[in-house]
Amino acid sequence: MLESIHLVKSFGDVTAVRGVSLVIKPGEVVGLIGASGSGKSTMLNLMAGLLDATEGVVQLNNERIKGPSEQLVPGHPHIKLVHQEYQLMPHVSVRENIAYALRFYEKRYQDFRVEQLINLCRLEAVQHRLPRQVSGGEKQRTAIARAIAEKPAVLLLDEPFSHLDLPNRELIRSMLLDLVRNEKTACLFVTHDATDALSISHRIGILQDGQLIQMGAPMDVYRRPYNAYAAQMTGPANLIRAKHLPLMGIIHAYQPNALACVRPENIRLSDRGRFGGTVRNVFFKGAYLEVEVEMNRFVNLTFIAASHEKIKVGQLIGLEMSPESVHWMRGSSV
Ligand SMILES: Nc1ncnc2c1ncn2[C@@H]1O[C@H](COP(=O)(O)OP(=O)(O)OP(=O)(O)O)[C@@H](O)[C@H]1O
Repeated sequence: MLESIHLVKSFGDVTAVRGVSLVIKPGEVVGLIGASGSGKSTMLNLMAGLLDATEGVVQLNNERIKGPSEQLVPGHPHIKLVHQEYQLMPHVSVRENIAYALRFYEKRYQDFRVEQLINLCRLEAVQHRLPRQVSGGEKQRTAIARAIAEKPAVLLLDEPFSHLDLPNRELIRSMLLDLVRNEKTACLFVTHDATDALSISHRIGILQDGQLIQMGAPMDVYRRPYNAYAAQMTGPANLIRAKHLPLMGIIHAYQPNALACVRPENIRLSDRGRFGGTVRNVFFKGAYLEVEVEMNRFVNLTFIAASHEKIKVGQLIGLEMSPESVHWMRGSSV
C-alpha cells in the first residue's frame, strides 16, 4: 500500500503540493485529475521518492520512502514511474530496452519475462525495432513494459493517455487493467483529461492548486463535484446560478449566487418543457448530439440529444430537467 501523509512541496515561494494525503492499495487504479500547474507531476515525483518533501511523508507498506537527498540512488526499487517522455535508450531495440530492466536476473527467467511483457504490452510486431522506428503508442507501451518488468508494487504514470490516438488509448487502458488485476500492482496516474480517468480508475482525486479537494469513486465525483473546478475537470457541466433556476422550474432555498451543476445528459428535449431557448450550436459526437442553447442573456445550456433528433441552429426548443439532477456546489465562483 502506497500512502502519502500530509505531503507538502514548496519550490521557493511556489507551493506546488499542499498537504495531500492519499492511499493506493494493491490492485487499485487511482487517477489524479488537475489543470496544468495544479501539482500533478510534483505529486508523482514525490510519491516515487524522486523529490524531497518539504513536509509530510510517503510510505510503502508503512515504511517511509527516502527522498533523493538521503540516498545515493534516488527512487525506490518497488516503485516505478513512467514519464511523459518515456526515456527509452535510443540505440537499442524495444526488446532490449525491456530486457535491460531484467539484466541482473538469470538469462532463462529474463527471456521468459521479456516474452511475457511483450505479449502483455502487445509489442510482438515491433520488438526488434529501435525506439525512433516505433509510434508514440508503442514507445509508451515499451516504457510501461520496462517499468513493470520487475513486478513493482507501485506503478506511477504521468499523463499516460495524452499523446495517443483512440485505439492506442483503449489498448493502454485495457493493458493497465489486466496488469493491475493479474499482478496486483497499485497504479497511480495523473492527467488533465478526465475521460480515461473516469473510465479506468477505481477512485479519482481532483487536484486544485496543489490541494486534493475531492476523492471518491468516479461516478460519485462526476455526479457530485465539490466545486465548479471539480465539475469542469470531470466533464461537460452546466454551471447555473441559484437565481436562474426558478426559471427552469427548480424551486430552492439557496442564496442567489450559489452555484449548481447540472450535467448535460440530465437536460432533455421536451414539447411540454418547463423552459426553453434558442439553439446556438449542434455538435455531432457520433453516438449523440451535444446541443448549445441560449435560454436568455445570462444562461446558456448544453444538453445531450439522441443523434437521430432533427435539431437546427436558430430553432426554438423546449427542455426539462428533474430537481434531483441539480447538484449544489461549494463556492460561488466559476
Ligand atoms: N523545479 C521547480 N521549481 C520551481 N517551481 C516548480 C518546479 N517544479 C514545478 N514547479 C511549479 O509548481 C507548480 C506545479 O507544477 P507541476 O509540474 O507539478 O504541475 P502539473 O500539474 O504537473 O502541470 P502540467 O500539467 O502543466 O505538467 C507550478 O506552478 C510549477 O511552475
